[in-house]
Amino acid sequence: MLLSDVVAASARVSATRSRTAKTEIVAGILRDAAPQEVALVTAYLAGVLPQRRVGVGWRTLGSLPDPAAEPTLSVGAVDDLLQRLADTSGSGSTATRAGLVRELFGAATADEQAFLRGLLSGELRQGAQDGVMQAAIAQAADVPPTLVRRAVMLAGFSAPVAQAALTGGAEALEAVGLEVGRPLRPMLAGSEPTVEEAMATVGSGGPVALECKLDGIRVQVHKSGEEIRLFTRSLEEVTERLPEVVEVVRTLPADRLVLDGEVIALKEDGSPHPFQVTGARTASSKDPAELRRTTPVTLWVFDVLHRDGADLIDAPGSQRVAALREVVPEPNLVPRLETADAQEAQRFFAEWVGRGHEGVVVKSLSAPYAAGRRGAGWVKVKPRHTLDLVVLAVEWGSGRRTGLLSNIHLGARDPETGGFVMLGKTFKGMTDEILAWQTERFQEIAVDRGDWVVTVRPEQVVEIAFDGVQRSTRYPAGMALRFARVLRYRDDKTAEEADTVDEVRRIAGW
Ligand SMILES: Nc1ncnc2c1ncn2[C@@H]1O[C@H](COP(=O)(O)OP(=O)(O)OP(=O)(O)O)[C@@H](O)[C@H]1O
Repeated sequence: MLLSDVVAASARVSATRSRTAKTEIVAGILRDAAPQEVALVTAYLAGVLPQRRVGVGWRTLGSLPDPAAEPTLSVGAVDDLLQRLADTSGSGSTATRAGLVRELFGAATADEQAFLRGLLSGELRQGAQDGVMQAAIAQAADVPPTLVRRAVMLAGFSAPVAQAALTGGAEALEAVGLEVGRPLRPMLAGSEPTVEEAMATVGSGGPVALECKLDGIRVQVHKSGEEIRLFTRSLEEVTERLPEVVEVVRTLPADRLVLDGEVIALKEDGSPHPFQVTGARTASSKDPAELRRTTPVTLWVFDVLHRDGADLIDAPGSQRVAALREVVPEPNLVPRLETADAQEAQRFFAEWVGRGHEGVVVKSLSAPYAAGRRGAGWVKVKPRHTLDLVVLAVEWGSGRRTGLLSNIHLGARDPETGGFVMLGKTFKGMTDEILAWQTERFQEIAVDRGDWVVTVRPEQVVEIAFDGVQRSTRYPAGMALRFARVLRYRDDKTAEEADTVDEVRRIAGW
């Protein structure tokens, strides 16, 4: 199959809003792909680079050779060139690598170049395609969608699942399970405004567990003998960036383990640093050894999914925690309280929030580990309101901020239209570093550069704290956020994962 077929299908998918039409387009191209091409085609359509990283940066992508007039590149040839780039990343000679980039991009048409650029920069990655992709795999292979979904959650990505479904059908999908060394989608938490409501949702009045909610980096730990690998919430491997975590895991008394937890940088008094400090450990390109010296992180584990041959994802929460206590020492366990007493639970919440943490996660004692799902098994409670919103536009600053993009327009997802509804603006909470970063970022995704307001593609997710919701005639949803301020930009979430207007209404209590 030619890359141009994939590029054309991708363009048709973007051009229609209908989910059914999108699904049919993707299913069609999956059926057309040869068996050995299915995984590649799926990955490219999902915007996922199978090699993860090939070490080609912005600078190279900004100065490409002239495009070819006719499409000739096959998906297999693209994969081969990307693999050679990945293999020479870091160690290969600059001339060899430049030659490979020329070979790939020189053989690509203008449309293919744009597509490949998106794939290499990670910009093509869209959670939106997740649901469509799963439906399309089910349709193309004529298997139940629930089987596809389960397999994707356990395999982490849709490409190997498409391959299994189209070549081995339902039987092959059923055989997909948790594999030590391969990340699965992490379980997500719902949210409630108070501990009492969270306890009712999770435990229907019976006992529940409360755990301290740490504002660090989600880390999935895989240990197989001497081999240890660490993955983030978006399944990116960060093993090399967190050597002190690897060392702790190495000492645990089990040969094969999959753990779920959080790493966080703590101050000398044991209270947490703000997220930015911990975040730098995985985001920064600085030397991990140097960062480890200046900003050491602590591993706090809250779940175990596999232990020495036994899969535990379907075991009830209380059983998983019992298994966890046998392998992870107390200092590396997330503080936890099991209770049915609302007052005791409230005290636990106040205690950990008082120590500077983000809140609590209320957890069911009986629920399984729902990979990739936001089940009723985990519900988070925070003392302040926060939302993950999408930046719709941004205004040029004035005064001290002249020349910088400053005031951002905030949108919540509208599940009914698939669009975004504006809820207000903010220029608060931005550090100089954030301002510099966003000035660059929003020019990259600009679609309309007015003199004052720059409209951007609705892609960048930002975590906003605010004091409440007020009625407003200025904004289309009839509501606006009070005292909105930026907590951080979130690159681990796509716009499809942003919070919805319904969530805002729920917080407002309307
Ligand atoms: N004890 C804990 N149990 C589960 N998750 C925890 C715990 N402590 C911290 N977390 C983190 O909290 C996250 C969920 O809360 P929050 O909504 O603030 O984060 P998010 O990434 O915005 O949301 P989500 O991951 O649920 O979409 C988890 O992904 C995990 O990284």
